[in-house]
Amino acid sequence: MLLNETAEKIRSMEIRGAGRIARSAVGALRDHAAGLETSDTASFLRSMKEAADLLVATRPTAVSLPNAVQTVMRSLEGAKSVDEAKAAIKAAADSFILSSKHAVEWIGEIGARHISDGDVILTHCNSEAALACILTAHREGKAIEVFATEVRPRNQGLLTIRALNDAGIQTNFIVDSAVRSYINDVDLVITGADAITVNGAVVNKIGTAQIALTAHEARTPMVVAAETYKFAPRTILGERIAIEERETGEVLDRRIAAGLPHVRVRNPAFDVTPARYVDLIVTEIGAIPPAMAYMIIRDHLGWGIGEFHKAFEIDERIQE
Ligand SMILES: O=C(COP(=O)(O)O)[C@H](O)[C@H](O)COP(=O)(O)O
Repeated sequence: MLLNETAEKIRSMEIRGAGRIARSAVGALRDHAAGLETSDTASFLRSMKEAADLLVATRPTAVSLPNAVQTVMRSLEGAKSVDEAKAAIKAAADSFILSSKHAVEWIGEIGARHISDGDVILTHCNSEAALACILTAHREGKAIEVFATEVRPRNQGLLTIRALNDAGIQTNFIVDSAVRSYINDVDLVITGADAITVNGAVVNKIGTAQIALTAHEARTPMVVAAETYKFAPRTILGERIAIEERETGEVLDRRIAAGLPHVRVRNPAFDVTPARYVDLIVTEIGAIPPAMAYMIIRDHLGWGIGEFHKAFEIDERIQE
């Protein structure tokens, strides 16, 4: 898909969900690289850097986006010609997309082991990773029932209940504010994540933190299903995850809002659930406690402070 088209689709949420955003972005980078007609390495790198920046700027919260883009851009290190660089980008993008899909499958397998026959599960938003756990448990023959929230204001819950319905899973569709009314009927909460910080806090769709708190009070386990590329390396350096504030018209019709001059509509798209309310994070390399987030970033992603120096090196080559 074309670069600008992909960027617009991510911005407008036609492409949404942290995993899908990441895969679409690297696909767009790969296609952009293939279509560049220059034979000058510096101008190729410049154009790739601009493309990467454009994609990363589309949505600020899902760390899967910069992580995926950076994985692919790292493949440019050492490329001596445009042809070499194009081949490297293609290989890195294809490999990222494939491993991202495999990661969701693995998470499904591992997550399903935490679901018992007869369980009632609550999920929020529309997460491929969380759904993979639920759908895998169902495929394994476990009788499960799901509570799925509506997810104001963009109603991602509709996507979730369609997927659950298509699989033949008994599902209860509830408004976001009904979670506490049903939490005692729920055995397990499973959500996805847009970002996980070094201290194990989980950033996910607005409302997740309230659900986690409710689950904690009810002693209902809160499980987060997330690929390792949702962990945020820069939080090691103290960088905070930006919480996207989307346009207020998503919450209240602009004409109504215009007649309410003393009312300020707020529309944060994500919130932060502290690690102490998360029982387990199911990743493709295993289920871990949130306290292990630092190890995932350091040992598995292998991204530390050196990564930022590498990014500078690319900048320097562009300026040559
Ligand atoms: O919060 C959302 C989507 O928000 P939005 O709809 O605003 O993009 C999802 O729970 C995570 O992105 C994880 O999804 P996945 O597991 O599919 O990566």
